[in-house]
Amino acid sequence: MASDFTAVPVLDWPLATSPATRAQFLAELLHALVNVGFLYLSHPPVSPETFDFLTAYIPRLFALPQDRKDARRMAQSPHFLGYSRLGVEWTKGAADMREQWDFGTPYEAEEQREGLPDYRRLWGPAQWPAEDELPGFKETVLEYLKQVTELSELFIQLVAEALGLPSDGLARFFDEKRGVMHRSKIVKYPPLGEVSSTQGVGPHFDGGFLTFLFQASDHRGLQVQNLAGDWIDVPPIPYTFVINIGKGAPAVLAVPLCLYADLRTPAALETVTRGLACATSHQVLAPPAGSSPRYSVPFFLNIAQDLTLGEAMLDFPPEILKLKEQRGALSTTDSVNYSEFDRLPAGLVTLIGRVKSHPDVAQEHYPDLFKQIFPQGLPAHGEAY
Ligand SMILES: O=C(O)CCC(=O)C(=O)O
Ligand SMILES: [Fe+2]
Repeated sequence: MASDFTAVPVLDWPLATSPATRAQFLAELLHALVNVGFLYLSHPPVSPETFDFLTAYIPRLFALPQDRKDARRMAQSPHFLGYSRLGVEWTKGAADMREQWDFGTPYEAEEQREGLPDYRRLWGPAQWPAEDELPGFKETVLEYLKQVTELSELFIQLVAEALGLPSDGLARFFDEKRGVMHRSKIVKYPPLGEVSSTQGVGPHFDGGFLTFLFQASDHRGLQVQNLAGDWIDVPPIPYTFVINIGKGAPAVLAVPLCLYADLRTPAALETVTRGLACATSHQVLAPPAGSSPRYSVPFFLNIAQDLTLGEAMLDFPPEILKLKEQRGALSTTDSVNYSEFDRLPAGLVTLIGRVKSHPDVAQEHYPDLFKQIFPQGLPAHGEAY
């Protein structure tokens, strides 16, 4: 087995854009994809001003009066977009000690048409604070999302090349005609003392294809799990992204597969690379007592909602596949389980993950799916993931 990682590697974006150093960047990227599942990207093509503008808004966003925040609460959005109070999101049966706003790249909701699967309602417009509550905020976030989306388009070409594919080898996952919306959120982790547990967010894999995380304050707390199962710190480095590989959202056996037999099958980066690129379990610890809150802004790059496994699975040159053998099997972790992922449509897998994380939203907008997943009703504790 290749030696296990003890730190997350830092890749410098300018190396990718200069012909003289591109091969070096691709080699470093290949190592990070196969052996770590996480990397920092320094000097990314998102301007420091854009990061600074966004950072300055974040405490103001959470400082809005509670009734103004609740007026945009996620529970009223079939798209699972909007504001969530501390403790309403769950990971592995315990409440996460974070307050958050979920936003997304612009997307118009399609009208519910007879016979369309539920997951087609998953994507739609975000709920923004009113302009007079936080002037300029929406424009700043949309500009940020636009720049990260553009970066992601360039980055997936590099991922393809690093894995020995043509640079457009992953483009099929992002076919606009099949509906693609990326999701992002702004997160606040209050310190211990203000919250009762250290679980900022419990151990999990990300859904989607890739995550681009901006750590918007200088707090430690993010940790990733190496192959031996040790938790490795990922401290903030200013003006960098932490990029990690998505496995796909969690699936549950409670959903009868026959219901979805005529639908297509999903793909996320670990799945479609047959485990060559590894998704890595990670968690966030609450800041220590007496500290200020930690802030972060993950951006989840999603794939089109309906893709067949047949068109999604990728083939690689033998010299690349050899790296997977050298790495060895991925560790089994006690993170949320994704093993059913490749049997269901990507949109449905995402929807199930959302239902489990936000059962209150699901009860309101997806009552049938809610009943299948939570036959006993809203979980008091310990039932959601
Ligand atoms: O806040 C962070 O640093 C990471 C959050 C995260 O892993 C997630 O929301 O999926
Ligand atoms: Fe995550």
